Amino acid sequence: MKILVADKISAKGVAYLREQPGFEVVEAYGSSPEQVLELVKDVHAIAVRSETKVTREVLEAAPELKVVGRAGVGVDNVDVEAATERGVVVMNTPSGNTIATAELTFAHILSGARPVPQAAASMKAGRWDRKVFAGVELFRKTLGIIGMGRIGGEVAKRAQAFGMQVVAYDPYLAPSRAKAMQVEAVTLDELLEKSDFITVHMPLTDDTKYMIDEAALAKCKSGVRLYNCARGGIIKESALIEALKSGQVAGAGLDVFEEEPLANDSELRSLSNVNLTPHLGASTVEAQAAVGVEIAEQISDVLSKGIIRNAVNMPSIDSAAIKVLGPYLDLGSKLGTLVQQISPNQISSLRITYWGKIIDLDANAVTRSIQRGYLRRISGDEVNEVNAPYLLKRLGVEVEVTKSNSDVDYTELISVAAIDGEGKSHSVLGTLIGKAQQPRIVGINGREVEVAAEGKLLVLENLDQPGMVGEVGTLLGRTGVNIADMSLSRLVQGETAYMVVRVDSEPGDEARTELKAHPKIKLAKFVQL
Ligand SMILES: NC(=O)C1=CN([C@@H]2O[C@H](COP(=O)(O)OP(=O)(O)OC[C@H]3O[C@@H](n4cnc5c(N)ncnc54)[C@H](O)[C@@H]3O)[C@@H](O)[C@H]2O)C=CC1
Ligand SMILES: O=C(O)CCC(=O)C(=O)O
Repeated sequence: MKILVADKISAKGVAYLREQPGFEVVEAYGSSPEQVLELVKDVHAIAVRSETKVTREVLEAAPELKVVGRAGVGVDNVDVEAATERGVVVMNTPSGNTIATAELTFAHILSGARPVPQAAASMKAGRWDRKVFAGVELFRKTLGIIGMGRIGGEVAKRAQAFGMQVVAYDPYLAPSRAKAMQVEAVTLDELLEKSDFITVHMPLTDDTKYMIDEAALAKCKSGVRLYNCARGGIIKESALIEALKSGQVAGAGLDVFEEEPLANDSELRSLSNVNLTPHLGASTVEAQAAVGVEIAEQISDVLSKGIIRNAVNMPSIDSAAIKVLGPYLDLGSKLGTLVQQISPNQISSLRITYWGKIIDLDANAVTRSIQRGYLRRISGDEVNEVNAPYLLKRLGVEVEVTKSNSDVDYTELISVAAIDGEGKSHSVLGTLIGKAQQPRIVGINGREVEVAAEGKLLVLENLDQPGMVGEVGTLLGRTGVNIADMSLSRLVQGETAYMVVRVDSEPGDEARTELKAHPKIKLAKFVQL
């Protein structure tokens, strides 16, 4: 078995791989994309940090490849979708560099409060400037943490030790975890308005990209200090540069950038009130030893024993079982994604009920698939069937599973209900239809509907009055959205009805605003399966 160590991981990790019988290890750091294409042609595993990009092209050039091991958290340098398509396991080491990154964040927070880097540079330049380098204290200031996962949680503890008030915005943070961490859970706007210092700790996803833009910065206190040791692009660099120049942001600390390496001529390099580090969050002796050894062990376990840990793209079931379970896993994942999109962000439990043949199969794998589907839009590429139960538990979400023998109208039926903090249930029902076992949604919030579980859906709850279908159709048509399929349902004539509309394209801002403002429409949710 040939393993390419494409980025520098710890010597202990490389040594571990070399010691395994039958393993041949090639170390090649700093290779160009063309060299990588050549190097991977006969390898079974690739170990990377963040420098080497494992693109679709690289994966296609590696017919023997079984596993890509990322010594770190973010797998944004790996084309996970392409790897999944090719059956390549992508795994990471989720917690080995948590402390290192939390500590670097704190180094940035302190350097933003007290201009140590600037004062040190001035001393080295032969000066003795005592007046220009005054700072501010952290004591009794408010730190806003956006993203209260592993790293956010460790940053909170350190801030509390400095006597800071900590407020947190994380739409998926359960009130119980906020309480245990002694942080005040607030909305994003409240956090922006209250905080003297703000730090972000979540993956870059469609939801988090440019979360801190011009509008968000305008809501902050004048003189706020901002930090990003998570992923470039969460804070919009062009907006930050303008705010640093105007003084709206007094100081910033960045470890990650929209483009890495940061361009030589980036304006960020010339601003005196921003401290930059070249993606050093995980660069401590301890973190690198931990993630290097962890990834080496994980790669070895996959190649020698078929044991998969911390995979971000593979269910931990064998290929024979996958064949039978495939349609159920697909249905489960879609129901999970759907229920998450029609429920409030904070829920206390997921109630899953199975009826029919699935009871005799491995419902556990389907449960994991539902959990993964639920987390898909929350945890991005890092969630899979293996880590989904753990991630949900960390969010404080209980999962209850019931297998029922009672009679139902379908051969197979799966119900997934998200229960919110007030005990209100938001539920979806799904089944498999025909020989091809196509996934189908047959119920939403207690209403019978009938729509293929795929693509883009508009879920509407409207007053049951004449002309509603026409109004919605006209509105969508006027804004260029074509309807592919539609299902209508109501319980009592004249009260409220459900409309599930499958559309060919995502409704734009105009259509969404009009639907939300429509006096006869109580709920309008666009969901993507
Ligand atoms: N600078 C560096 O060298 C390093 C950077 N990182 C990056 O730091 C980030 C955080 O890592 P961990 O704490 O380990 O991840 P985590 O998965 O433990 O925490 C992420 C948190 O973000 C929250 N979140 C998701 N969407 C959100 C949204 N729209 N708004 C607010 N919160 C949201 C999740 O609920 C979760 O609590 C990752 O992007 C990771 O890649 C991690 C290690 C080193
Ligand atoms: O390997 C590194 O130095 C980067 C670490 C990182 O960004 C991560 O683990 O997400």
